[in-house]
Amino acid sequence: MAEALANQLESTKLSDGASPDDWKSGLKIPAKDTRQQTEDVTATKGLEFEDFSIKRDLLMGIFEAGFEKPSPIQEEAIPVALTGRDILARAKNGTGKTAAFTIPALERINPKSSKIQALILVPTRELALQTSQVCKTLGKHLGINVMVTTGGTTLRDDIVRLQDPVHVIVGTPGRILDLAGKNVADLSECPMFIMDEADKLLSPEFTPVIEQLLQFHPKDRQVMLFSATFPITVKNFSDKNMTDPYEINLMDELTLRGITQYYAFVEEKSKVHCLNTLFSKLQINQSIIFCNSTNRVELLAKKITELGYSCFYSHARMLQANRNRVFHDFRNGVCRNLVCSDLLTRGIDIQAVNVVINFDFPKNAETYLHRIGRSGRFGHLGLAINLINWDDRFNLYNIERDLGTEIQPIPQTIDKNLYVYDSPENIPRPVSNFQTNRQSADREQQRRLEQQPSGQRGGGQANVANNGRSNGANREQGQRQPQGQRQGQGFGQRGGGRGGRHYDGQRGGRGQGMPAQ
Ligand SMILES: Nc1ncnc2c1ncn2[C@@H]1O[C@H](COP(=O)(O)OP(=O)(O)OP(=O)(O)O)[C@@H](O)[C@H]1O
Repeated sequence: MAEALANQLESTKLSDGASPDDWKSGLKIPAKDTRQQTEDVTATKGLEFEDFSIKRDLLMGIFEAGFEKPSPIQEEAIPVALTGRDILARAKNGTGKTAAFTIPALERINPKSSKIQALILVPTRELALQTSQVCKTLGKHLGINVMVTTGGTTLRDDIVRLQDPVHVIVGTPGRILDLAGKNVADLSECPMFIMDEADKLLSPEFTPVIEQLLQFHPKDRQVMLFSATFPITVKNFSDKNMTDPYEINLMDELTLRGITQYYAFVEEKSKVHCLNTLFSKLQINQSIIFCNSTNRVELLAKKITELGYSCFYSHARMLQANRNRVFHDFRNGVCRNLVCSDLLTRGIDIQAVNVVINFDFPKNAETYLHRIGRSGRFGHLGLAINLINWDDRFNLYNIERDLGTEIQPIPQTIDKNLYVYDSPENIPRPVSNFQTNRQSADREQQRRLEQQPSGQRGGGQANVANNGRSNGANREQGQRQPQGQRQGQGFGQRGGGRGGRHYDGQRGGRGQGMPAQ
Protein backbone atom coordinates (compact mmCIF):
# COMPACT_ATOMS: atom_id res chain seq x y z
CA MET A 1 0.00 0.00 0.00
CA ALA A 2 2.73 2.45 1.09
CA GLU A 3 4.77 1.38 -1.88
CA ALA A 4 1.87 2.08 -4.23
CA LEU A 5 1.40 5.54 -2.73
CA ALA A 6 5.08 6.30 -3.10
CA ASN A 7 4.95 5.20 -6.72
CA GLN A 8 1.93 7.37 -7.31
CA LEU A 9 3.62 10.42 -5.78
CA GLU A 10 6.75 9.79 -7.78
CA SER A 11 4.81 9.54 -11.02
CA THR A 12 2.85 12.72 -10.20
CA LYS A 13 6.10 14.58 -9.69
CA LEU A 14 7.54 13.27 -12.90
CA SER A 15 4.46 13.89 -14.94
CA ASP A 16 3.98 17.56 -13.94
CA GLY A 17 7.60 18.08 -15.05
CA ALA A 18 8.08 21.27 -13.04
CA SER A 19 11.51 21.91 -11.59
CA PRO A 20 11.82 24.32 -8.68
CA ASP A 21 13.67 26.78 -10.94
CA ASP A 22 11.08 26.85 -13.72
CA TRP A 23 9.77 30.27 -12.72
CA LYS A 24 13.16 31.68 -13.70
CA SER A 25 12.85 30.65 -17.32
CA GLY A 26 10.13 33.24 -17.98
CA LEU A 27 12.12 36.17 -16.62
CA LYS A 28 13.32 39.02 -18.83
CA ILE A 29 16.95 38.93 -17.80
CA PRO A 30 19.29 41.48 -19.46
CA ALA A 31 22.41 40.38 -21.32
CA LYS A 32 25.18 39.22 -19.01
CA ASP A 33 27.79 41.82 -18.12
CA THR A 34 31.02 40.07 -19.04
CA ARG A 35 33.45 42.73 -17.84
CA GLN A 36 36.11 41.68 -15.36
CA GLN A 37 35.35 42.60 -11.73
CA THR A 38 37.57 43.21 -8.73
CA GLU A 39 37.45 41.56 -5.32
CA ASP A 40 35.54 44.57 -4.03
CA VAL A 41 32.44 42.79 -5.30
CA THR A 42 33.59 39.24 -5.95
CA ALA A 43 35.00 38.38 -2.50
CA THR A 44 31.73 36.93 -1.24
CA LYS A 45 30.80 33.96 0.95
CA GLY A 46 29.05 32.44 -2.04
CA LEU A 47 25.46 33.10 -1.01
CA GLU A 48 22.64 33.26 -3.57
CA PHE A 49 19.68 35.66 -3.42
CA GLU A 50 17.45 32.62 -2.92
CA ASP A 51 19.30 31.92 0.36
CA PHE A 52 17.66 34.97 1.94
CA SER A 53 14.22 33.29 1.79
CA ILE A 54 12.61 36.33 0.24
CA LYS A 55 9.42 36.43 -1.81
CA ARG A 56 9.62 34.99 -5.30
CA ASP A 57 8.15 38.22 -6.72
CA LEU A 58 11.06 40.11 -5.22
CA LEU A 59 13.57 37.59 -6.56
CA MET A 60 12.05 38.11 -9.98
CA GLY A 61 12.69 41.86 -9.77
CA ILE A 62 16.27 41.27 -8.60
CA PHE A 63 17.10 38.88 -11.44
CA GLU A 64 15.39 41.04 -14.02
CA ALA A 65 17.60 43.92 -12.88
CA GLY A 66 20.55 41.78 -13.99
CA PHE A 67 21.76 40.91 -10.50
CA GLU A 68 22.98 37.32 -10.31
CA LYS A 69 24.52 37.01 -6.87
CA PRO A 70 24.62 39.27 -3.84
CA SER A 71 27.69 41.46 -3.37
CA PRO A 72 29.63 41.35 -0.06
CA ILE A 73 27.64 44.21 1.50
CA GLN A 74 24.38 42.60 0.37
CA GLU A 75 25.40 39.26 1.89
CA GLU A 76 26.16 40.97 5.20
CA ALA A 77 23.30 43.43 5.43
CA ILE A 78 20.25 41.71 3.93
CA PRO A 79 19.84 38.83 6.43
CA VAL A 80 20.27 41.15 9.43
CA ALA A 81 18.01 43.86 8.03
CA LEU A 82 15.30 41.25 7.46
CA THR A 83 15.23 40.58 11.22
CA GLY A 84 14.39 44.22 11.91
CA ARG A 85 17.65 45.05 13.68
CA ASP A 86 19.27 48.49 13.39
CA ILE A 87 22.25 48.58 11.04
CA LEU A 88 25.30 50.79 10.63
CA ALA A 89 26.92 49.71 7.37
CA ARG A 90 30.03 50.92 5.67
CA ALA A 91 31.12 49.62 2.28
CA LYS A 92 33.04 50.97 -0.67
CA ASN A 93 31.48 53.11 -3.37
CA GLY A 94 29.58 51.29 -6.06
CA THR A 95 29.48 47.92 -4.31
CA GLY A 96 25.69 47.69 -4.10
CA LYS A 97 24.64 49.40 -0.87
CA THR A 98 21.37 50.62 -2.40
CA ALA A 99 20.07 47.10 -2.98
CA ALA A 100 21.47 46.08 0.44
CA PHE A 101 18.80 48.21 2.11
CA THR A 102 16.18 48.23 -0.65
CA ILE A 103 15.80 44.44 -0.86
CA PRO A 104 15.01 43.91 2.86
CA ALA A 105 12.81 47.01 2.93
CA LEU A 106 10.76 45.75 -0.01
CA GLU A 107 10.53 42.28 1.51
CA ARG A 108 9.16 43.60 4.79
CA ILE A 109 6.45 45.76 3.22
CA ASN A 110 2.86 44.64 3.31
CA PRO A 111 1.33 45.79 0.02
CA LYS A 112 -2.19 45.25 1.39
CA SER A 113 -1.72 48.03 3.92
CA SER A 114 -2.02 51.54 2.52
CA LYS A 115 0.42 53.03 5.07
CA ILE A 116 3.92 54.35 4.39
CA GLN A 117 6.19 51.56 5.64
CA ALA A 118 9.67 52.64 4.61
CA LEU A 119 11.31 56.05 4.47
CA ILE A 120 14.55 56.31 2.49
CA LEU A 121 16.40 59.57 2.97
CA VAL A 122 19.16 60.75 0.62
CA PRO A 123 21.01 64.05 0.47
CA THR A 124 20.33 65.13 -3.13
CA ARG A 125 17.39 65.25 -5.50
CA GLU A 126 19.20 63.36 -8.25
CA LEU A 127 20.05 60.56 -5.86
CA ALA A 128 16.42 60.44 -4.72
CA LEU A 129 15.31 59.94 -8.31
CA GLN A 130 17.91 57.23 -8.85
CA THR A 131 17.11 55.39 -5.61
CA SER A 132 13.37 55.47 -6.19
CA GLN A 133 14.03 53.97 -9.61
CA VAL A 134 15.99 51.13 -7.99
CA CYS A 135 13.06 50.49 -5.60
CA LYS A 136 10.61 50.44 -8.50
CA THR A 137 12.78 48.13 -10.57
CA LEU A 138 13.53 45.62 -7.83
CA GLY A 139 9.97 45.74 -6.50
CA LYS A 140 8.15 45.77 -9.81
CA HIS A 141 6.36 42.44 -9.24
CA LEU A 142 5.38 43.24 -5.65
CA GLY A 143 2.45 45.62 -6.17
CA ILE A 144 4.21 48.24 -4.06
CA ASN A 145 3.88 51.98 -4.63
CA VAL A 146 7.08 54.01 -4.45
CA MET A 147 6.96 57.78 -4.28
CA VAL A 148 9.88 60.16 -4.73
CA THR A 149 9.66 63.63 -3.27
CA THR A 150 12.28 66.36 -3.18
CA GLY A 151 12.59 70.09 -2.93
CA GLY A 152 12.40 71.98 -6.20
CA THR A 153 9.03 70.49 -7.14
CA THR A 154 5.55 71.68 -6.18
CA LEU A 155 4.37 70.58 -2.77
CA ARG A 156 0.81 70.50 -4.07
CA ASP A 157 1.62 67.62 -6.45
CA ASP A 158 3.08 65.62 -3.57
CA ILE A 159 0.01 66.25 -1.45
CA VAL A 160 -2.20 64.93 -4.24
CA ARG A 161 0.00 61.87 -4.74
CA LEU A 162 -0.16 61.07 -1.05
CA GLN A 163 -3.94 60.71 -1.27
CA ASP A 164 -3.21 57.32 -2.88
CA PRO A 165 -1.49 54.50 -0.99
CA VAL A 166 2.30 54.93 -0.83
CA HIS A 167 4.40 52.14 0.68
CA VAL A 168 7.92 53.49 0.19
CA ILE A 169 8.79 57.16 0.22
CA VAL A 170 12.21 58.25 -1.05
CA GLY A 171 13.29 61.84 -0.67
CA THR A 172 15.44 64.61 0.65
CA PRO A 173 14.99 65.54 4.33
CA GLY A 174 13.54 69.06 4.02
CA ARG A 175 10.65 68.07 1.78
CA ILE A 176 9.80 64.96 3.82
CA LEU A 177 9.74 67.05 6.99
CA ASP A 178 7.42 69.51 5.28
CA LEU A 179 5.02 66.73 4.34
CA ALA A 180 5.21 65.03 7.74
CA GLY A 181 4.82 68.35 9.60
CA LYS A 182 1.69 69.14 7.60
CA ASN A 183 0.29 65.69 8.43
CA VAL A 184 0.23 64.87 4.75
CA ALA A 185 2.81 62.10 4.97
CA ASP A 186 1.77 59.85 7.84
CA LEU A 187 4.90 58.20 9.25
CA SER A 188 3.25 57.06 12.49
CA GLU A 189 3.22 53.43 11.34
CA CYS A 190 6.41 53.58 9.29
CA PRO A 191 8.80 51.10 10.90
CA MET A 192 11.79 51.58 8.57
CA PHE A 193 13.94 54.71 8.66
CA ILE A 194 16.82 54.40 6.20
CA MET A 195 19.58 56.90 5.50
CA ASP A 196 21.82 56.48 2.48
CA GLU A 197 24.97 58.62 2.45
CA ALA A 198 24.26 58.78 6.16
CA ASP A 199 27.32 60.81 7.07
CA LYS A 200 26.25 63.55 4.66
CA LEU A 201 22.74 63.48 6.11
CA LEU A 202 24.26 63.84 9.56
CA SER A 203 26.29 66.92 8.66
CA PRO A 204 25.25 70.08 10.53
CA GLU A 205 23.02 71.32 7.67
CA PHE A 206 20.77 68.23 7.83
CA THR A 207 21.02 66.87 11.39
CA PRO A 208 18.29 69.03 13.01
CA VAL A 209 15.87 68.01 10.25
CA ILE A 210 16.76 64.34 10.64
CA GLU A 211 16.24 64.47 14.40
CA GLN A 212 12.82 66.08 13.93
CA LEU A 213 11.85 63.54 11.31
CA LEU A 214 12.62 60.64 13.61
CA GLN A 215 9.97 61.92 16.02
CA PHE A 216 7.27 61.16 13.45
CA HIS A 217 8.17 57.46 13.40
CA PRO A 218 7.03 54.86 15.92
CA LYS A 219 9.39 54.26 18.85
CA ASP A 220 10.24 50.71 17.79
CA ARG A 221 11.35 51.72 14.31
CA GLN A 222 14.30 50.10 12.56
CA VAL A 223 17.07 52.60 11.73
CA MET A 224 19.55 51.72 8.98
CA LEU A 225 22.52 53.88 8.05
CA PHE A 226 24.65 53.26 4.95
CA SER A 227 27.67 55.06 3.55
CA ALA A 228 31.23 54.62 2.35
CA THR A 229 32.44 57.20 4.86
CA PHE A 230 31.50 57.40 8.55
CA PRO A 231 33.02 60.24 10.56
CA ILE A 232 32.45 60.71 14.28
CA THR A 233 29.12 62.58 13.84
CA VAL A 234 27.53 59.26 12.89
CA LYS A 235 28.63 57.71 16.18
CA ASN A 236 26.91 60.48 18.14
CA PHE A 237 23.70 59.93 16.21
CA SER A 238 23.81 56.18 16.59
CA ASP A 239 24.43 56.39 20.35
CA LYS A 240 21.40 58.62 20.69
CA ASN A 241 18.94 57.15 18.22
CA MET A 242 19.81 53.53 17.47
CA THR A 243 19.32 50.34 19.47
CA ASP A 244 22.24 47.94 19.55
CA PRO A 245 23.07 48.54 15.87
CA TYR A 246 24.67 45.71 13.94
CA GLU A 247 27.88 47.20 12.57
CA ILE A 248 29.23 46.22 9.19
CA ASN A 249 32.53 47.60 7.97
CA LEU A 250 33.80 46.25 4.68
CA MET A 251 36.47 48.88 4.28
CA ASP A 252 39.79 47.35 5.34
CA GLU A 253 41.19 49.56 2.65
CA LEU A 254 39.35 52.66 1.51
CA THR A 255 39.83 53.11 -2.22
CA LEU A 256 38.36 50.90 -4.91
CA ARG A 257 40.71 48.37 -6.44
CA GLY A 258 39.51 49.02 -9.98
CA ILE A 259 40.31 52.73 -10.02
CA THR A 260 43.74 53.95 -11.10
CA GLN A 261 44.53 57.39 -9.73
CA TYR A 262 46.89 59.93 -11.26
CA TYR A 263 47.71 63.58 -10.72
CA ALA A 264 48.98 66.16 -13.17
CA PHE A 265 50.81 69.11 -11.67
CA VAL A 266 49.57 72.12 -13.60
CA GLU A 267 49.36 75.89 -13.19
CA GLU A 268 45.85 77.24 -12.71
CA LYS A 269 45.93 79.10 -16.00
CA SER A 270 46.93 75.97 -17.92
CA LYS A 271 44.20 73.69 -16.60
CA VAL A 272 41.93 74.00 -19.63
CA HIS A 273 44.86 73.28 -21.91
CA CYS A 274 45.68 70.24 -19.83
CA LEU A 275 42.06 69.05 -19.99
CA ASN A 276 42.12 69.50 -23.75
CA THR A 277 45.19 67.30 -23.96
CA LEU A 278 43.53 64.68 -21.74
CA PHE A 279 40.44 64.66 -23.95
CA SER A 280 42.59 64.10 -27.01
CA LYS A 281 44.57 61.27 -25.46
CA LEU A 282 42.10 59.37 -23.29
CA GLN A 283 39.54 56.83 -24.42
CA ILE A 284 36.62 58.35 -22.59
CA ASN A 285 33.40 56.43 -22.69
CA GLN A 286 31.73 58.94 -20.38
CA SER A 287 33.45 61.33 -17.99
CA ILE A 288 32.47 63.39 -14.96
CA ILE A 289 34.54 66.51 -14.36
CA PHE A 290 34.34 68.11 -10.92
CA CYS A 291 34.81 71.79 -10.09
CA ASN A 292 34.72 73.38 -6.65
CA SER A 293 32.11 76.07 -7.35
CA THR A 294 29.04 76.61 -9.48
CA ASN A 295 30.69 79.54 -11.28
CA ARG A 296 33.60 77.38 -12.27
CA VAL A 297 31.24 74.62 -13.43
CA GLU A 298 29.57 76.99 -15.88
CA LEU A 299 32.83 78.53 -17.02
CA LEU A 300 34.43 75.19 -17.65
CA ALA A 301 31.39 73.79 -19.45
CA LYS A 302 31.54 76.80 -21.75
CA LYS A 303 35.25 76.28 -22.38
CA ILE A 304 34.77 72.61 -23.13
CA THR A 305 31.97 73.41 -25.52
CA GLU A 306 34.15 75.99 -27.25
CA LEU A 307 36.85 73.38 -27.61
CA GLY A 308 34.35 71.34 -29.60
CA TYR A 309 33.50 68.58 -27.16
CA SER A 310 30.00 67.61 -26.20
CA CYS A 311 29.29 68.60 -22.62
CA PHE A 312 26.49 68.97 -20.08
CA TYR A 313 26.75 70.68 -16.75
CA SER A 314 24.85 70.59 -13.50
CA HIS A 315 24.94 72.40 -10.19
CA ALA A 316 22.63 73.31 -7.33
CA ARG A 317 21.77 76.78 -8.62
CA MET A 318 20.01 75.48 -11.71
CA LEU A 319 16.28 74.98 -12.02
CA GLN A 320 15.27 71.52 -10.90
CA ALA A 321 13.66 70.66 -14.22
CA ASN A 322 16.93 71.36 -16.03
CA ARG A 323 18.94 69.45 -13.44
CA ASN A 324 16.65 66.48 -13.93
CA ARG A 325 16.94 66.64 -17.68
CA VAL A 326 20.72 66.82 -17.63
CA PHE A 327 20.89 63.93 -15.18
CA HIS A 328 18.44 61.80 -17.13
CA ASP A 329 20.09 62.45 -20.50
CA PHE A 330 23.63 61.97 -19.24
CA ARG A 331 22.65 58.67 -17.61
CA ASN A 332 21.21 57.56 -20.88
CA GLY A 333 24.38 58.39 -22.75
CA VAL A 334 23.16 61.40 -24.71
CA CYS A 335 26.36 63.28 -23.92
CA ARG A 336 29.89 62.16 -23.21
CA ASN A 337 31.07 64.67 -20.61
CA LEU A 338 29.38 66.14 -17.54
CA VAL A 339 30.87 69.05 -15.60
CA CYS A 340 29.44 69.40 -12.11
CA SER A 341 29.86 70.61 -8.59
CA ASP A 342 29.80 68.36 -5.53
CA LEU A 343 26.05 68.09 -6.04
CA LEU A 344 26.72 64.88 -7.96
CA THR A 345 29.61 63.61 -5.85
CA ARG A 346 27.59 61.09 -3.88
CA GLY A 347 25.70 58.02 -4.91
CA ILE A 348 25.29 58.76 -8.60
CA ASP A 349 25.54 55.49 -10.46
CA ILE A 350 26.39 55.51 -14.16
CA GLN A 351 28.30 52.40 -15.14
CA ALA A 352 29.42 53.90 -18.45
CA VAL A 353 31.56 56.51 -16.67
CA ASN A 354 35.14 55.29 -17.01
CA VAL A 355 36.95 58.57 -16.28
CA VAL A 356 36.57 61.07 -13.42
CA ILE A 357 38.57 64.28 -13.60
CA ASN A 358 39.05 66.53 -10.59
CA PHE A 359 39.52 69.77 -12.50
CA ASP A 360 39.58 71.35 -9.05
CA PHE A 361 41.08 69.19 -6.35
CA PRO A 362 38.66 68.51 -3.46
CA LYS A 363 39.37 69.80 0.02
CA ASN A 364 38.95 66.59 2.00
CA ALA A 365 39.36 62.84 1.75
CA GLU A 366 35.63 62.02 1.96
CA THR A 367 34.78 64.20 -1.01
CA TYR A 368 37.73 62.79 -2.94
CA LEU A 369 36.66 59.21 -2.26
CA HIS A 370 33.04 59.79 -3.28
CA ARG A 371 34.05 61.73 -6.41
CA ILE A 372 36.44 59.11 -7.77
CA GLY A 373 33.88 56.44 -6.86
CA ARG A 374 31.67 57.69 -9.73
CA SER A 375 33.80 55.51 -11.99
CA GLY A 376 34.72 51.88 -11.36
CA ARG A 377 31.12 51.01 -10.42
CA PHE A 378 30.42 47.51 -9.12
CA GLY A 379 34.04 46.40 -9.17
CA HIS A 380 34.79 47.56 -12.70
CA LEU A 381 37.72 49.59 -13.96
CA GLY A 382 38.06 53.35 -13.98
CA LEU A 383 40.49 56.22 -14.10
CA ALA A 384 40.68 59.22 -11.76
CA ILE A 385 42.81 62.17 -12.85
CA ASN A 386 43.53 65.08 -10.55
CA LEU A 387 44.72 68.46 -11.77
CA ILE A 388 46.89 69.75 -8.96
CA ASN A 389 48.18 73.29 -8.62
CA TRP A 390 50.70 74.66 -6.17
CA ASP A 391 48.06 75.39 -3.51
CA ASP A 392 46.73 71.82 -3.64
CA ARG A 393 50.02 70.13 -2.80
CA PHE A 394 49.35 69.74 0.94
CA ASN A 395 45.82 68.57 0.26
CA LEU A 396 47.14 65.93 -2.08
CA TYR A 397 49.49 64.70 0.58
CA ASN A 398 46.79 64.75 3.28
CA ILE A 399 44.28 62.87 1.16
CA GLU A 400 46.85 60.21 0.24
CA ARG A 401 47.65 59.81 3.92
CA ASP A 402 44.01 59.77 5.10
CA LEU A 403 43.00 57.19 2.51
CA GLY A 404 46.22 55.17 2.66
CA THR A 405 46.49 55.38 -1.09
CA GLU A 406 49.07 56.53 -3.58
CA ILE A 407 48.18 58.93 -6.35
CA GLN A 408 50.86 58.58 -9.02
CA PRO A 409 52.08 61.29 -11.40
CA ILE A 410 50.37 60.88 -14.73
CA PRO A 411 52.52 58.92 -17.21
CA GLN A 412 53.10 59.88 -20.84
CA THR A 413 50.75 57.16 -21.98
CA ILE A 414 48.07 55.51 -19.90
CA ASP A 415 47.59 51.80 -20.40
CA LYS A 416 44.12 51.31 -21.88
CA ASN A 417 43.73 48.03 -20.05
CA LEU A 418 43.39 50.06 -16.86
CA TYR A 419 40.11 51.70 -17.82
CA VAL A 420 38.88 50.88 -21.34
CA TYR A 421 36.43 48.14 -22.28
CA ASP A 422 36.35 46.59 -25.73
CA SER A 423 32.58 46.66 -26.09
CA PRO A 424 31.18 49.70 -24.31
CA GLU A 425 27.79 49.01 -25.88
CA ASN A 426 27.50 46.03 -23.51
CA ILE A 427 27.89 48.12 -20.37
CA PRO A 428 24.63 47.90 -18.40
CA ARG A 429 22.40 50.94 -18.43
CA PRO A 430 21.12 52.43 -15.21
CA VAL A 431 18.50 50.30 -13.47
CA SER A 432 15.37 51.68 -15.06
CA ASN A 433 13.02 51.19 -17.92
CA PHE A 434 16.05 51.57 -20.10
CA GLN A 435 14.55 50.66 -23.44
CA THR A 436 12.10 53.51 -23.29
CA ASN A 437 14.64 55.97 -21.94
CA ARG A 438 17.24 55.05 -24.47
CA GLN A 439 14.90 55.35 -27.41
CA SER A 440 13.55 58.70 -26.33
CA ALA A 441 17.07 59.91 -25.53
CA ASP A 442 18.21 58.89 -28.99
CA ARG A 443 15.29 60.71 -30.57
CA GLU A 444 16.01 63.80 -28.48
CA GLN A 445 19.70 63.70 -29.40
CA GLN A 446 18.80 63.40 -33.05
CA ARG A 447 16.35 66.30 -32.79
CA ARG A 448 18.95 68.54 -31.14
CA LEU A 449 21.61 67.70 -33.68
CA GLU A 450 19.23 68.44 -36.51
CA GLN A 451 18.38 71.83 -35.05
CA GLN A 452 22.02 72.87 -34.77
CA PRO A 453 23.94 74.48 -37.60
CA SER A 454 26.35 71.83 -38.77
CA GLY A 455 29.45 73.76 -37.68
CA GLN A 456 28.22 73.80 -34.10
CA ARG A 457 27.32 70.18 -33.76
CA GLY A 458 28.70 68.54 -30.74
CA GLY A 459 29.71 71.76 -29.04
CA GLY A 460 26.32 72.97 -27.99
CA GLN A 461 25.19 70.54 -25.36
CA ALA A 462 26.00 72.90 -22.51
CA ASN A 463 23.04 74.97 -23.73
CA VAL A 464 20.72 72.36 -22.33
CA ALA A 465 21.43 73.44 -18.81
CA ASN A 466 21.80 77.07 -19.50
CA ASN A 467 18.17 78.00 -18.96
CA GLY A 468 18.37 76.46 -15.55
CA ARG A 469 19.88 79.25 -13.52
CA SER A 470 17.93 79.82 -10.34
CA ASN A 471 18.19 83.60 -10.87
CA GLY A 472 15.51 83.14 -13.48
CA ALA A 473 17.65 84.25 -16.42
CA ASN A 474 16.19 82.61 -19.44
CA ARG A 475 18.70 83.44 -22.10
CA GLU A 476 20.67 81.39 -24.51
CA GLN A 477 24.28 80.69 -23.62
CA GLY A 478 25.74 82.91 -26.28
CA GLN A 479 23.83 85.96 -25.07
CA ARG A 480 25.26 86.06 -21.60
CA GLN A 481 28.70 86.29 -20.12
CA PRO A 482 29.27 83.99 -17.19
CA GLN A 483 29.76 85.87 -13.97
CA GLY A 484 33.15 84.41 -13.20
CA GLN A 485 34.55 85.74 -16.44
CA ARG A 486 33.22 89.22 -15.80
CA GLN A 487 34.97 89.16 -12.47
CA GLY A 488 38.22 88.10 -14.00
CA GLN A 489 38.15 84.60 -12.54
CA GLY A 490 38.24 82.92 -15.91
CA PHE A 491 40.32 79.91 -16.74
CA GLY A 492 43.53 80.18 -18.68
CA GLN A 493 43.04 80.62 -22.38
CA ARG A 494 45.78 78.38 -23.68
CA GLY A 495 44.47 75.49 -25.58
CA GLY A 496 41.32 77.33 -26.63
CA GLY A 497 40.12 77.33 -30.19
CA ARG A 498 38.54 74.58 -32.11
CA GLY A 499 39.35 72.18 -34.68
CA GLY A 500 42.42 70.00 -34.08
CA ARG A 501 41.91 66.64 -35.69
CA HIS A 502 42.04 64.92 -32.32
CA TYR A 503 38.72 66.49 -31.27
CA ASP A 504 36.74 64.71 -33.90
CA GLY A 505 36.14 61.51 -32.06
CA GLN A 506 34.30 63.17 -29.24
CA ARG A 507 32.23 65.67 -31.11
CA GLY A 508 28.61 65.44 -30.43
CA GLY A 509 28.65 61.73 -29.95
CA ARG A 510 26.68 59.72 -27.51
CA GLY A 511 28.95 58.66 -24.69
CA GLN A 512 27.54 55.30 -23.81
CA GLY A 513 27.64 52.65 -26.41
CA MET A 514 30.06 54.51 -28.62
CA PRO A 515 33.49 53.13 -29.10
CA ALA A 516 35.80 55.17 -26.91
CA GLN A 517 38.44 57.26 -28.66
N1 LIG B 1 24.23 41.99 -6.82
C1 LIG B 1 24.48 42.77 -7.84
N2 LIG B 1 24.83 42.24 -9.04
C2 LIG B 1 25.11 43.04 -10.09
N3 LIG B 1 25.07 44.39 -10.06
C3 LIG B 1 24.73 44.97 -8.89
C4 LIG B 1 24.41 44.20 -7.74
N4 LIG B 1 24.13 45.04 -6.75
C5 LIG B 1 24.25 46.28 -7.24
N5 LIG B 1 24.61 46.25 -8.53
C6 LIG B 1 24.88 47.39 -9.42
O1 LIG B 1 26.06 48.01 -8.93
C7 LIG B 1 26.01 49.41 -9.16
C8 LIG B 1 26.39 50.15 -7.90
O2 LIG B 1 25.41 49.95 -6.89
P1 LIG B 1 25.01 51.08 -5.85
O3 LIG B 1 24.72 52.36 -6.56
O4 LIG B 1 23.98 50.53 -4.97
O5 LIG B 1 26.39 51.26 -5.06
P2 LIG B 1 26.66 52.03 -3.69
O6 LIG B 1 27.47 51.11 -2.86
O7 LIG B 1 25.40 52.56 -3.14
O8 LIG B 1 27.59 53.20 -4.23
P3 LIG B 1 27.86 54.67 -3.60
O9 LIG B 1 28.65 54.48 -2.34
O10 LIG B 1 28.66 55.36 -4.65
O11 LIG B 1 26.52 55.29 -3.35
C9 LIG B 1 24.61 49.71 -9.66
O12 LIG B 1 24.68 49.91 -11.06
C10 LIG B 1 23.81 48.48 -9.34
O13 LIG B 1 22.77 48.25 -10.27
